[in-house]
Amino acid sequence: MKGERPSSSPGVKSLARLLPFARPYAWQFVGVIALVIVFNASSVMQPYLVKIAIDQDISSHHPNPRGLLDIAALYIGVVVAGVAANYLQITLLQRAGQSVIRSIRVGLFQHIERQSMRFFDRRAVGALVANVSNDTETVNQFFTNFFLSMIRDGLSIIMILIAMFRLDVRMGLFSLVLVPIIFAVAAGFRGALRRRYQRTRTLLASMVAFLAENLAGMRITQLFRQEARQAQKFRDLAGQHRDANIREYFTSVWFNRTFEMLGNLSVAAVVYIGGAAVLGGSIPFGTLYAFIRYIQQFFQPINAMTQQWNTLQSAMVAAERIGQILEIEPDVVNPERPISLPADARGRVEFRHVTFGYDPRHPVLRDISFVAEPGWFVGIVGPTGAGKSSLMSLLLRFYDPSEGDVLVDGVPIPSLAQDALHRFVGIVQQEVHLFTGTIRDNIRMFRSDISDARVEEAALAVGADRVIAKLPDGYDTFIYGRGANLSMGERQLIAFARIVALDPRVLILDEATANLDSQTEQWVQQGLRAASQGRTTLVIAHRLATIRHADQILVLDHGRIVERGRHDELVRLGGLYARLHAESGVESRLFS
Ligand SMILES: Nc1ncnc2c1ncn2[C@@H]1O[C@H](COP(=O)(O)OP(=O)(O)OP(=O)(O)O)[C@@H](O)[C@H]1O
Repeated sequence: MKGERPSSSPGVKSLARLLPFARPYAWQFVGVIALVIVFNASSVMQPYLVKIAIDQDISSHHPNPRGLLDIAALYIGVVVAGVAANYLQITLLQRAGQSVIRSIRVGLFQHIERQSMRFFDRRAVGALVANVSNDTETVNQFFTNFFLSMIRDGLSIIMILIAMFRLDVRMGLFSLVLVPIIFAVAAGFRGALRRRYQRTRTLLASMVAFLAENLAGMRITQLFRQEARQAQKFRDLAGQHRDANIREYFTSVWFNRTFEMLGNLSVAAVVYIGGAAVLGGSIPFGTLYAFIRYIQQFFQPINAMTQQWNTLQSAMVAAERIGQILEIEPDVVNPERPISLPADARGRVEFRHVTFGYDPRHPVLRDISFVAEPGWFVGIVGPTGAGKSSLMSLLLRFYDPSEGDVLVDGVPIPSLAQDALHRFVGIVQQEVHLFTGTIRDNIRMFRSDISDARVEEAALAVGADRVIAKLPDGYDTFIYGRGANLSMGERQLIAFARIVALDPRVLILDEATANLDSQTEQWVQQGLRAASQGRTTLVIAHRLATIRHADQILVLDHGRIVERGRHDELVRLGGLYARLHAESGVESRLFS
């Protein structure tokens, strides 16, 4: 993975920054630690109990069948306690880990929701989806696997060592020497395994990419008779993947066998050293038995801990990516003390000497000034790239201009709370976005304060009821995949109904450029007129018919308003509008 560097502090810092998300679950993590201690104690006690049985009760000098029974009962109790503690610990940790991840996901999503449009301009949606879904999952591994391993396996090693030292210091020292050796072997193999694994994954990804490209382009391959060449390339890739897979497999076999062998060698050493001690009478036989079990128990936690190295690395990279997003403050922020619009605000829109550029060094709007009086229907036209959509984005405050002011009813829009602004200024875009849910949900935009009756009134007003009536479940028809089951014109009508139900004073309309059949076109035009009734409407028009009767038409070119007036005035003026009007013919598209 790119940029993986576990020792670098940014990764550690990023993980630390996510800790507050875990704070509410701190007690659950404490509970996990307590349960881990019980579980580990159970594992450490088991060999010890057998040692007692061997040395005290089975010993030929004073056999004690009653004592054996007690030990057996205690042994069962210890095992059951261990299993119970383990079960509870897993459940609790999974709950805590998943809750942390949910908090991070929700926090991240809300943070992304607060961002202004500039943020989305710079990022691919796919990357953000990966951040919210996969990166959080990887961080979860840190809160569950890594955390658990450090506590459980770390404690396990310490407890086993303590038990050994208590039994016999010399044998304890011998085991202590083993720890770094086992660690070094495990870590070395883990590193090699990880490299091999990554290589296999990369080659698999290349193979899948090659397949996807070639299957999609099979017609071209066949037309140009490239089958043999492509097959040879695929054979090479598949061969590399095979080799990498075999190497990965062998490394893992080597690792497991080496580890096993190391374990058995240690047992042999304990048998040799301890056996001599038993013969010499310095330790009882039960102690030797316990040592052999402890040595065997020793390897598993060390192996598990080295495995966590990879988890930590991936988690740090993921946390860094999440952190980078959480660090970004939105460009457009809510005012600290927002001004409320008067209750009788009527929807006057004013741009005063507005200049704006996505990159401030390259303005796409220059010195824009105009007024739309309440209830006006204003047409905005201009060649593609003239800045029409940008102008509307400023009115919605998706961006702030670098110079000048945008005002509604005399109030500069940065002084308004964003939600107040968006209740006041609504938009219907070319590309209508419908959410998963029913038609009714989509019209009321999931707002419970909009009644069913209002939803239906709104649909009726814009003529969407005709379309909805034809759908299988009417208003309760479910919308799939952003409205794939509806035509473009139908989606436009739903969007008009949505805006009428929302009832903003100012309406921005980006007229759809798509070709609609003449019947639907007529419905959409009627819907548009109905939606604009009684509110100030600014429409980015692509058809002349739409703005013929506009109160004002603004003609934009290269980010400036080059002409303004009513249709007849502009035609008389004989400028850009008149020229394009003459060229385009009355019913055809305007400029774009
Ligand atoms: N998100 C963005 N980031 C950077 N530049 C942008 C962005 N959106 C638009 N632009 C640029 O700003 C300029 C104006 O674009 P805008 O979309 O406002 O024009 P338009 O008149 O609405 O065009 P169209 O009729 O094609 O929709 C163009 O040069 C465009 O490339």
